[in-house]
Amino acid sequence: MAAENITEKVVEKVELAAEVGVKAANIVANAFEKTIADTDHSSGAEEDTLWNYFTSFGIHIAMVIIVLLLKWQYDRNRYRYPKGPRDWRNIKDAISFHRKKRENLLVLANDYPDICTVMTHSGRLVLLNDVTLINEIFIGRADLVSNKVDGYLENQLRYKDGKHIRTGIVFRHQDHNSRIIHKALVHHIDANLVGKRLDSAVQEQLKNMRVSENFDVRRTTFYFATRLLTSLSCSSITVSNEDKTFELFQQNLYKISKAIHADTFEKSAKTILTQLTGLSETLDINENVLDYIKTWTEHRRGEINRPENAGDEQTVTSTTKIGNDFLDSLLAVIDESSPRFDEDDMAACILDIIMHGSEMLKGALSWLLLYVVKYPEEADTCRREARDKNYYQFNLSSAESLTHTQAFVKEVLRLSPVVPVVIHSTLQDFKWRKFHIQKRTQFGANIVALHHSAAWKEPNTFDVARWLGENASAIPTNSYSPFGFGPRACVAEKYLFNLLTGILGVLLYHNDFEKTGALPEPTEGTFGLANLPPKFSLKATPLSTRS
Ligand code: HEM
Repeated sequence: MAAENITEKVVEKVELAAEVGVKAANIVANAFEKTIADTDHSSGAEEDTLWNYFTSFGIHIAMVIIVLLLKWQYDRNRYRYPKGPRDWRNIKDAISFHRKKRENLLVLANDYPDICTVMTHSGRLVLLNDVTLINEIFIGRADLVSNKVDGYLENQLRYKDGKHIRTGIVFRHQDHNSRIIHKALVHHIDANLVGKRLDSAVQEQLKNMRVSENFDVRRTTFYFATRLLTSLSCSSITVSNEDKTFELFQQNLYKISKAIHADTFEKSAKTILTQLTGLSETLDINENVLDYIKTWTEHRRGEINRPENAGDEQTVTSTTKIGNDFLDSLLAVIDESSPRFDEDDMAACILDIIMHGSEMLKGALSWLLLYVVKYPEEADTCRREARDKNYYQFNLSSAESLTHTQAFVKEVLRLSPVVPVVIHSTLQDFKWRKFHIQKRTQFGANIVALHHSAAWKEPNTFDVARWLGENASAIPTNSYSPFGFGPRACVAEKYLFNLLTGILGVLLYHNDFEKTGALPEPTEGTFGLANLPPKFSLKATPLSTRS
């Protein structure tokens, strides 16, 4: 505490000195200007004038340099970040951080068990490796550190301030609207989906899932998820490949999805090019997709305003329930929103839900199927469980009874979390512990490190049994967080284990999965925004309905 006070005082003094310096520089510069201006040119020789001119010029330059130096010193002393491999001695580590992220996240947690600062391609990142610090920031200071990072798809270039124009993952958070959207979605899932529409919606899309002789796992699971999320977002949409517009929509989403996860120099170069030119193929696709979603909102407004629904005179009300879907839940909070949601916001939020939900389900299901073929005995135990419990179709609440399958899911998400680092950025300058952090600094919760920390027994071993029976009491629950933290955690968080368990249970009940070629290792794959296995294919052989 004392040290913190001293640091604060030093920083204040330096700030003061810098301010005084700037003022002094201005006064001196003005004085010189005045002196030179006061010189009587008519009375002096010509060389004097030239001399005066150069002196004045030199003094101005010197003043500018002094001011710049003072400003540099001022900024340097103003903010204080945790130590880390960010200076020139560690330049190699800093450069390789992004490209070798999986490895680096573990190394950094080892070298800096609590906290460190790294320079990444997207700016300065304060990496939290310790669960207490993660909670302090992501829960205790969530009011100041909750702005989602949005530099992934070059799309911040086309944001409207305070609005939600973006693709891929979750809303911007600096405004009141994000909070009301979050609440509305959680409420909708609790009140209208769970125990109601959700089971049939998931089951219908499981029936449509095209697992076959040789299927691309990432593509198939992504298409399953987009159909599911679209049907939950706007129930009046024809979610079928017979519908050409929907098919194109899905294909466009897949293109965006691939672009989000590309983690190559080519992608970095493209991002820079977009910043310079404003041109981007992905952004154009994004706009197409948003235009399509806007037609849903228009259609819904039409439905609401049809004569039989014209109980009151307004165009969109806070209470109207037509589709009982995510779209409705967002329309219902329009009146609370500030700034008021417009068509663009609405479309962007819906796209966020569909893209994020699909990406995450694709990631989780791809990892699950990869571990199924890598650990066939474990998978057989899960399959037997599904068959014994007659779990032939999806049901969220009874997925709870598939204890082994649920343990399998939890262990896969421990070793291969789909979100490896949850990153938020600061909304304003703020002081925390002995640090003074600048606005728009990124804070990352190192999930990979938590999931591999010494709190776990043999953290690198795939061990489903650790979640079962008496072993479960030794689980360090604090060191496990596949769905985020605090007020900005996943809106579907409460139900995701059961959702994934149920989906895996049904898939295993009906199919035997085998590899068709070499399989990737869990340590491979993209590790950018999300952690996904590399492209791989599997063979699914349908099993008879009764064992
Ligand atoms: C296995 C599947 C999923 C995983 C691993 C996952 C993970 C996460 C994580 C880690 C966050 C927090 C991100 C952050 O703080 O930066 C998040 C937020 C969110 N998730 Fe998910 N998610 C999954 C599925 C879903 C689904 C199916 C939905 C569909 C409704 C969904 C909707 C959301 C929304 C709307 C947010 C933003 C909440 C907010 O920022 O207020 N997620 N998710």
